[in-house]
Amino acid sequence: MPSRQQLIQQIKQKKSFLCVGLDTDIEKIPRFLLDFDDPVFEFNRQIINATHDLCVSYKPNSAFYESRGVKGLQSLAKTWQHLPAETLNIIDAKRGDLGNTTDMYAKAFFDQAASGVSFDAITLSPYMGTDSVTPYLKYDGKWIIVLGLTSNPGSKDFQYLVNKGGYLYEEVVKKAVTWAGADRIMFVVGATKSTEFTNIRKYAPDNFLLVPGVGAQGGSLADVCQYGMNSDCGLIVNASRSIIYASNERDFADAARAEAIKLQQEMKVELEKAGVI
Ligand SMILES: O=c1ccn([C@@H]2O[C@H](COP(=O)(O)O)[C@@H](O)[C@H]2O)c(=O)[nH]1
Repeated sequence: MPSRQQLIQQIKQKKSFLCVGLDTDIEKIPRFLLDFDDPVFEFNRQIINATHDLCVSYKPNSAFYESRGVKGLQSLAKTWQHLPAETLNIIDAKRGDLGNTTDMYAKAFFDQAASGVSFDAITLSPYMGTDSVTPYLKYDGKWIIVLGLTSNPGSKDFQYLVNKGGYLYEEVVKKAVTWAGADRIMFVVGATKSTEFTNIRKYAPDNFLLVPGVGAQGGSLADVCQYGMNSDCGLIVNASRSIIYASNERDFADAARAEAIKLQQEMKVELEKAGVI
């Protein structure tokens, strides 16, 4: 499980801050894979093999696995086993519940002896407050990634409510930085909200930001870097559909690699421009 320093080192070495999102939908993967015992795992295995030198992180979205019941959880466990040790392996579960329930979610995603998986980081919804988040920190070295400002249109419903002169999402970030240091806590900030990164950086200057929304959602990588990058990079940018579904044919893994290379090349330029490498 990479520490903050190891993550920064990996970014510099790979010249990349890409996270490949494993939002693997059995309805969307190439049909020939259906002949495999576990088509979803086989798809993920080939995607991981084709991209691991280009990215610093993988992010399976739990919904795509939970939705298939026991079979889906088996695919998730096999995928977890196949993930490289050096990458930051995030489970995008967006959990948030009170203390004793949270202990169970933490076991489900962090405790290999209990559940068969032990991801490095988990995404969390902060709206039930401190006791819904801090139990995950009992697991040494694991990261929590709190939803700060999300990429979807519905983020306007609550996250932009004005409270004490600031937006609610700002209050979330201000409070959440008191829960742990920048070596344990990150924030999700959508690429579609790039101009708000300046605000987020006021309260979380050193934290890594997990940024979904480039690719299929249309966010701009250049804008995210302009407003969100710090001297350590401080960004992990996720792309899911634009990479993993680049082709629906037998060449799907090569096509995914080609898309990942495009993003990695753009990232290299941004890292050089900011003096990170
Ligand atoms: O604000 C958010 C938080 C999470 N996501 C998740 O990221 C990926 C994005 O997938 P794309 O195919 O690259 O659009 C997906 O798992 C979302 O649930 C987000 O998009 N926005």
